[in-house]
Amino acid sequence: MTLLPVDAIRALADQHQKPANVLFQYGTAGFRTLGSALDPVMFRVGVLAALRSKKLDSKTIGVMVTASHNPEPDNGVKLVDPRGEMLEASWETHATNVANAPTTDALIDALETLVKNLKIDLSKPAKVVYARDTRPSGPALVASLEDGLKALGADARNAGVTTTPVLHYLVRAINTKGTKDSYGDDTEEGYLEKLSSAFKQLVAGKPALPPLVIDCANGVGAIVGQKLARHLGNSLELQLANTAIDTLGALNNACGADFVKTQQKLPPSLASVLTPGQRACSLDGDADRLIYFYLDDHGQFHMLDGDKIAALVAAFVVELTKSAGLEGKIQVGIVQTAYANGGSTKYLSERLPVKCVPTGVKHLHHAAEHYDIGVYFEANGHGTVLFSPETLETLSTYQPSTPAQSTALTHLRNLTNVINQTVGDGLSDMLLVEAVLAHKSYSGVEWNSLYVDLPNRLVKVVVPDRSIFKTEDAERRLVSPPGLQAKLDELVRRYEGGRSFVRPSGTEDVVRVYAEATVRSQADELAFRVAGLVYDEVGGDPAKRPSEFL
Ligand SMILES: CC(=O)N[C@H]1[C@@H](OP(=O)(O)O)O[C@H](CO)[C@@H](O)[C@@H]1O
Ligand SMILES: [Mg+2]
Repeated sequence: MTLLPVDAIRALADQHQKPANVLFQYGTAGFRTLGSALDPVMFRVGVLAALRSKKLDSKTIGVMVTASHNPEPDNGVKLVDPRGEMLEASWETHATNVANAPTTDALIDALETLVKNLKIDLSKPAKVVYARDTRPSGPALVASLEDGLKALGADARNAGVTTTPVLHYLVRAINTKGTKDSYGDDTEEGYLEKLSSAFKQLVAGKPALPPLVIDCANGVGAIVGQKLARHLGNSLELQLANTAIDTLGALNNACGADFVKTQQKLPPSLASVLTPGQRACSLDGDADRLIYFYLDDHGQFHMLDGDKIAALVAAFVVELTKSAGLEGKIQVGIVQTAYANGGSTKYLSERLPVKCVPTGVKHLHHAAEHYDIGVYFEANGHGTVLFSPETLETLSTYQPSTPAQSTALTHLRNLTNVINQTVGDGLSDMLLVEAVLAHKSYSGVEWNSLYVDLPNRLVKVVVPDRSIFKTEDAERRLVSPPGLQAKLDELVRRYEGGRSFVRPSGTEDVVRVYAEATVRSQADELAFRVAGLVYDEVGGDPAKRPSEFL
């Protein structure tokens, strides 16, 4: 029986000791905190990734080092499962336990317990692929990760600096290499080639779209976006903006998808770049989110968020399945969270099955797998489209009976390749949107008019202990603290088109309040009233009460 290489682990773990008094948690986005605090976590994640690979018969596991849209000094790390999906939930707990072992001895104990409980066969080789975004703390953190991989003798591949979706793609491509389910060539080039050639076929014969401005958030999207631009040639002209990856402090600063979505305004850096009517979009710091926008003739800003992307894409997919003669054989469904704009939920549920799930991509992804074609997007622009294995089989074997059916079928097949089905992917989603716009001859204006967004407001509330907030009904109602939901209901009732919910954030030490209403001023007022109610109910310090809370 092969044993854990305890001496190797001990020697290396001693170089990455965990400070007392810090607690790490593997949350919705993996481990995420200040980059300077992550060294011991990275080492332990390296060890865990190797163990997970051994547990899964030497399938390749992915590790991504990024803190996405968060400020530049933050960093984070998450594990990617063999099909390119998020880490299985039960391992989130194992990861948290291992990360918090206080000493090297405790760490070794925790690892031995894990190996024993999960019956991990240590004689199996471990295979891991890893990558990082452009954060300055990345190289040192990757070195700590490599020590963890080395401690277990893992066969490790460094995919360098690339986007989160590329890393997810690589994991799936490596694990399906040479099989009938091959996901593509297992390189970044393979990814770019797969996406761009599907896109070119989708838009062949359509009038060329005007150039698209991409706000790269001064992050890794700038690097991969530039390579994608070369692959696209003149099928789509990309005008990359916010590409200052080497400028300290620039990442996600007053730009990027999260800025645009939360501030509901244009990144100031684009004011001189964008012409009225021109389409533009923002990626986030690791390029897995996408938000579109444009300025109208009056210079007024209009945002097309994840909900608008879902509406555009779902309608197109439904249209193609009908044209292909597959209506009734393939069911298209939508997955949203409570943050989806009420306008979008109304519009979509009048046309398609819509399911609401708790926040976090893994919930959306799993729910979307239950449809033949599942379209899922968080309002913040993170999402994708999933085709079930049966649907992929139908698309590859179906015999169309007319030329029109045949054309629609070819488009559907190309969609399965332009879409990164492992995870939300800003660049892949951008190509998807552009393909639909080309087919429909839509500008941002027509797309935006599919439905009207209800004015809404998101507010953060700092509370002494956010763990007392418990929810039900896909986070739309509070069950704890007791009595608070009834007070909330009472407030909401006074606002026309009012809707509001309160939930603890899974990534920040705050409680989030969302509110919408028919009129902007009412949405704001409702949000700040609910925020004030929450603050006071749980004993927030009156001296520190934010002045905008009502
Ligand atoms: C309102 C909002 O945008 N919440 C985000 C945010 O989660 P919170 O649990 O709300 O902190 O980060 C998650 C990870 O990126 C993302 O999945 C989610 O949509
Ligand atoms: Mg991201």
